[in-house]
This record gives sequence, C-alpha cells and structure tokens, in this order.
Amino acid sequence: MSVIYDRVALIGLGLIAGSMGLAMRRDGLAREIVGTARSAETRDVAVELGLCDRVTETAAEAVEGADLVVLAVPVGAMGRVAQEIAPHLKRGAVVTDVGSVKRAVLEGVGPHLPEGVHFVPTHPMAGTEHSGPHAGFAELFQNRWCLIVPPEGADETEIARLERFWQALGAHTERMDVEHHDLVCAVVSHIPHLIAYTMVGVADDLRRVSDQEVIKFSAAGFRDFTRIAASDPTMWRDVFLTNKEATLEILGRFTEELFALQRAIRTGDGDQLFDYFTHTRAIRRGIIEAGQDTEAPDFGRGTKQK
Ligand SMILES: NC(=O)c1ccc[n+]([C@@H]2O[C@H](COP(=O)([O-])OP(=O)(O)OC[C@H]3O[C@@H](n4cnc5c(N)ncnc54)[C@H](O)[C@@H]3O)[C@@H](O)[C@H]2O)c1
Ligand SMILES: O=C(O)C(=O)C[C@]1(C(=O)O)C=C[C@@H](O)C=C1
Repeated sequence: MSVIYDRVALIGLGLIAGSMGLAMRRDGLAREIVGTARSAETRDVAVELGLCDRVTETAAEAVEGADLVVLAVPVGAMGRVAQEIAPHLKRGAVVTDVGSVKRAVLEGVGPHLPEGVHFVPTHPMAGTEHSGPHAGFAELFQNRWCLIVPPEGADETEIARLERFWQALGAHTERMDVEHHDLVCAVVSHIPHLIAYTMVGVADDLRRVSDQEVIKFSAAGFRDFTRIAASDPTMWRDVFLTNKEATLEILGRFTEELFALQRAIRTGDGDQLFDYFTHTRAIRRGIIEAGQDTEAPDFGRGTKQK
C-alpha cells in the first residue's frame, strides 16, 4: 500500500493508537509516525514494540509538522490535549480522534483548533478489554466498522482521505451524524458494558466470582461478562460522564423491559417469556442471514466471541 499521510502524530500510546501504529508501519501508510504519552515508561515501551518511529515528551512537540494528528486518550482528556497542541499544529493538518463518544469530543476539541486545520472525528468499533501500549495489535481493525462523524462544513477531500486511511487499516467506514452516533453507541456498546459491570458486581456481591469453581464451570456468557467488565475504568467512566443523555435514555428503556420480564417470571407468564426470547432470537438470526455479522476473528488477544 502507499503512503496516505507523510507524518502522523499519535497522542496517547495505548490499545487503539498502538494498533494504528503497528498497522500503519506494516502497510507503509505513513512516512513517519511520532508518538507521545505522559509516562516515560509508556514512551520507551512504544519505541521498543515499534508502535511509532520516535517519541516526544510532550503532545505539543509531537504534532509539529504532522499531517495527521490522532487523539487517542480518554474522552474526558481530549479537550485539554487539544488546547495544548492547538498553537503547534501545521496549517492544513487533519486532526482526528478515536473517542467512544462524539458530541463531547466535538464540543471539547473543536473550539480550540485554529483556522486552516481540519477536524474530522472518527470511532473504530473495535477493541478489547486490554489497555496500554502492550495491548496493541495490527489486525485490530480488520473487517470492523469505523464510524466517521464529520462536523458540518468539513472539507470533503480530507474526509475522503481519512476514510481511505481507515480502510487501509482494514476497517469498513460509514459516515454518521453526531447525535445518531452517540445513541447507536449507547445501544450497542455503552449500556452492554454497564450491564456487564453490574452483573459481575452482583455476582461478586454474592461472593460467587472469587470462587474459582464458579469461574471454571461458568458458561461462556458469564465469562464474556467478566471479560468486558475488566475494561479500562478511566475510559468507561469518561464514556458515561460524557454520553449522559443517550445512555440514560437507553438505560431507561432497558429497565422497563427488565421489569416486564421480572413480572413475567413472578406471575409465571411463560408465553410472554417465550415470545420475547423468540423475538430476540429472530433478530440475531436476521443479522447473520443478512451477512451483517462482521465480527473479526479472535486473534488470541481476547476480542469478543459469539
Ligand atoms: N478500548 C476500546 O475498546 C476502544 C475502542 C474504540 C475507541 N476507544 C477510545 O479510544 C481512546 C483510547 O482508548 P484506548 O483503549 O487506546 O486506551 P488506553 O488506556 O489503552 O490508552 C490511552 C492513552 O491515553 C493516555 N492518557 C490517559 N489519560 C490521559 C490524560 N488525562 N492526558 C493525556 N493522556 C492520557 C494513556 O497514558 C495512554 O497512553 C478512548 O477515547 C476510548 O474511548 C477505545
Ligand atoms: O471488543 C471489546 O472489548 C469492546 O468493548 C470494543 C468496543 C465495543 O463495545 O464493541 C468498546 C468501545 C468502543 O468505543 C468500541 C468498541
């Protein structure tokens, strides 16, 4: 593949940025990748693992002369990082982010960026429960979706170039409006994580999780819950703090359904339970028949299994 951006700056060197760096280097998508992270240890590991070509101590230094700047820090830190790098951005540079929430990033980052810099937020729908520089792997985005959320008036040429870049990393891309993005992600990602955190918390409350036998004999469903509930606490705290409206809306609907099922169990309404489960099974089968199950293969790093 050929070079898409001459110099790329990765701000934050964890799972997502690390995976981008490895995939970019594998396929020669950038002439130079500069990385930065707050701790010297992370920066050293990043160079050792080949996530980038060189590192800098500060984000301000990393973005000097960069054609693409990728903000890959927790959503709650994006605004502060944008403020720090703003005076150092090259005119014509593209700034993107990989945050799990988009309204908060648009509002937190956009106002800091100077005239002549293009801002195009993106969100790869790919990840694992692992974080930090060791967690990255080049195949993470293979056959996964990356949502592109351009602000109104964003430069079409630069949006298309960034789409080409994500496609070169292995992803399918789809453009989405910011409100729709945050609602869709609340349904397919944020509330499922909250449910997993809660379920593991409940089991722990009953002193079942720490019992090795229960873990050993637990079916795949609960084991998947414990995997998801091991995800990074800072990242997920920020997701819920910044996607309040959509997550509360979906959580409200979820609890209504849960109460309806609770009532059916209490009153012994087998028909209601049967009909509900039949309906949800049809949804899953419909997804598979439509060929929409783009689940990436498990690369042995704990990606979600069905
Ligand atoms: N993990 C996932 O499954 C996943 C998937 C898609 C998108 N995302 C999003 O990608 C972004 C990065 O997630 P990740 O999984 O790579 O996280 P990570 O924890 O693996 O890496 C985050 C990086 O940001 C740095 N960082 C943390 N707090 C910071 C702060 N206050 N200021 C500056 N740097 C800071 C960390 O040191 C680390 O280098 C997040 O916004 C997250 O919402 C994550
Ligand atoms: O596969 C996982 O472990 C993930 O949690 C990845 C996942 C998801 O919920 O699907 C998590 C957060 C994101 O913003 C995007 C993807």
